[in-house]
Amino acid sequence: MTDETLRATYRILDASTNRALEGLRTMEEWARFAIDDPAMSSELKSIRHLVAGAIGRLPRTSLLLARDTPGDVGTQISLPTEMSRASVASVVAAAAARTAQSLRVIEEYGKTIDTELAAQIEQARYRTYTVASRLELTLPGDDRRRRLQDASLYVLVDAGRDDASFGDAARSLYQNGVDVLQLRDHDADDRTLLERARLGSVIAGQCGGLFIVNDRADLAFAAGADGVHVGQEELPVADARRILGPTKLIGLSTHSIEQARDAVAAGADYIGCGPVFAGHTKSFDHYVGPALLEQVSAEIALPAFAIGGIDLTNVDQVTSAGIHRAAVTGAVRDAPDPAEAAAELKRRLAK
Ligand SMILES: Cc1ncc(COP(=O)(O)OP(=O)(O)O)c(N)n1
Ligand SMILES: Cc1ncsc1CCOP(=O)(O)O
Ligand SMILES: [Mg+2]
Repeated sequence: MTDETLRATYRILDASTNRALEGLRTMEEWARFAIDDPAMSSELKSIRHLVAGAIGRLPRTSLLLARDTPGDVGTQISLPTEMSRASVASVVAAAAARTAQSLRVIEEYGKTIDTELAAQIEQARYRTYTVASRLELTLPGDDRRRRLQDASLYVLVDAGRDDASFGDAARSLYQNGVDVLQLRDHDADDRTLLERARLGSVIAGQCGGLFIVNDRADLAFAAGADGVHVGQEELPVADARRILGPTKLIGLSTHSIEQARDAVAAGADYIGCGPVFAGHTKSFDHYVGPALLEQVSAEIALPAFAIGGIDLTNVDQVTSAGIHRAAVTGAVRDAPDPAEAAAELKRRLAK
């Protein structure tokens, strides 16, 4: 290795170590001061010491001499997502991701200098994965996000005739395996939407389901719903978040892999992905088919609900594409027995 390459390697190791230690410290503060969890605080502290000890195997002067913060071209580059955090959950999640990435960088470059250092950092990385996932489950808003993570069947319903029929239908759907209900009705007036959204939110709470309002963050907020679903031309995710706060769910419709990537960067909690097939509820010029679902399942970590014309005749194409979540209207609404159709869809999504 030339002197120049060695210096560059030390520079990378120095910068990545600082990043990893900062990330670990950010997680540790949550464990220590917010949730008073001695086990997680001490595990994070112990990982910090492991990382510091591993990097201490290298000559400190070489690391310090390689450091050149004013000359670092990367200090000028920051993404909009780095400059604001929607919630404490995203602070901790970002710290966890930054730590794991930095540890991986140290491990890879470290292998060219000291294999024992690389082995110790690998241990630190695995331990970080474990403690970070436990920590994330303690974050505010995560109860909803956990339920969303477990959700597979999402049904869109209209406001119905009256509160009684809406309430009965909602209860029956939750009891038959529907995880998420969305109130979507372009014809109902605001007072009716608010009334149904309030009722749906109460029933969701009783049944352990989630209740989302289509398009209208204001109504979702007023009704105490679990969140809002917005489309590409509607309220941006950041603005919906301003109305709803950090713990509510924001879903975004996506029609391409680029939009799905943008949804992640925008801080959406889940995406609708479609229209996959032609259905009876809404018509389109273009259908994304299972091909987009395959791309999304391979690349996007957010919960993704396939939508558009999905029913019992084609749901297997959705699961074959690697997506086990679907949002439907007609397949349940127009079925002779909506509850039975929901239960069967739920079974098929699990396969
Ligand atoms: C889960 C889910 N996915 C997609 C949509 C469609 O939203 P949008 O594109 O904004 O169209 P409208 O529903 O507002 O007509 C959705 N509602 N839910
Ligand atoms: C709202 C919406 N957005 C994309 S497809 C669709 C309609 C879903 O209804 P169906 O399941 O009946 O096709
Ligand atoms: Mg919309």
